[in-house]
Amino acid sequence: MKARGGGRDGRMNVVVLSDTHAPQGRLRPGSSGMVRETAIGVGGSPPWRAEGRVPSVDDVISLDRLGKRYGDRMAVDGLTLRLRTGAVTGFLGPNGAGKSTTMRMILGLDRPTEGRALIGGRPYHELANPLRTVGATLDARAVHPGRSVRAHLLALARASGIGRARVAEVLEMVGLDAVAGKRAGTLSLGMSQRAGIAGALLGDPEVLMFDEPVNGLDPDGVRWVRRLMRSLAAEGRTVFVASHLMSEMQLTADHLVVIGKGRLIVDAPLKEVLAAGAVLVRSPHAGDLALLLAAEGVAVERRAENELVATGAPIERIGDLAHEAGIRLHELSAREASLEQAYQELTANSVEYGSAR
Ligand SMILES: Nc1ncnc2c1ncn2[C@@H]1O[C@H](COP(=O)(O)OP(=O)(O)OP(=O)(O)O)[C@@H](O)[C@H]1O
Repeated sequence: MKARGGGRDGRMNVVVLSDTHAPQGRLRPGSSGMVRETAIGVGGSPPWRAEGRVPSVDDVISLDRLGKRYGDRMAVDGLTLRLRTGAVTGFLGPNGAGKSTTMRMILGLDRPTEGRALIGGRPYHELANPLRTVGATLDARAVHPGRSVRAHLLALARASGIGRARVAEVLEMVGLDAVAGKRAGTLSLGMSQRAGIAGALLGDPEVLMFDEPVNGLDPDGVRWVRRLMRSLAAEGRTVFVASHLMSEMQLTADHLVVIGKGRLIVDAPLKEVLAAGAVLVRSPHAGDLALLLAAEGVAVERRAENELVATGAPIERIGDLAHEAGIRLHELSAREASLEQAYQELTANSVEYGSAR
């Protein structure tokens, strides 16, 4: 996704106030030789934990018929959903689906033309202390190229009343302490990603939003981000991640929100999305069953004399249809689709900028 414009000072990082947490990471060499990598954890618990509050739906992001019109086109169209605490929610959709626009509206960087996006029950600009609530990185290259990462983080921290010690902590957490004095413009894309993540973690927020966070990272970095997201969610935080990398999302997300042409396509647990795949059926009367299923509108692929794969109907319905027709089954089993396959099916009608087939 592309981030357009910027927040205050043109920066895209939205950070939180807190300098009370010590890092828990262990340093170990990064593959680049310049980047040191830490173990997971942002080193603390979310503010509502410290305050003894029980997390409720009000602590998370909720979208209520959210819409954004550009000219005669709806970039985001009637999105209604809630993001869960203690979970990584993957945000998927083809190019131009409206993911960036949605994230920008949540962060108060774009104004909705319809509906609303709430954090903790309020729009971003009405939060008593917005910087204590959400940390986000929408653009890996948001740091001014002539500024060092440390200077950038110190400026963010100062503006938010965060102590210098916390800057050192987050630099260590993301493995950038060795290069923190270098000008941001000289850093690789992967290092810039880490710098963005450091900014997002700076204030120890309960809500984290990342846009393509593994873009440009090497395999070690990708694994590190995956573990970071999982551990942030395990601490009870709300993690919202937009990505085009299906294999990565399959490993990282608990829940998926898929949009296409600005509209909600799926808001469901990852497991459910994967299970909505194909059903394998073995039967001595596979031919009869194939005809029956096809007549019922179920897509059928004959794999062998006694074997077929059905898609487009729940496993229970296939079993019931076979039973009603008196067709003996030797196997009826759900075949988990890969997220890549499931995603392609879900978004088949929503791809606007696909290549010619
Ligand atoms: N400032 C703007 N002015 C006009 N149109 C815009 C503006 N910002 C976004 N759009 C349009 O809104 C639609 C949604 O764009 P958006 O960047 O939110 O999609 P996306 O899902 O993030 O896409 P990608 O995955 O390619 O980054 C696109 O058609 C885009 O061209």
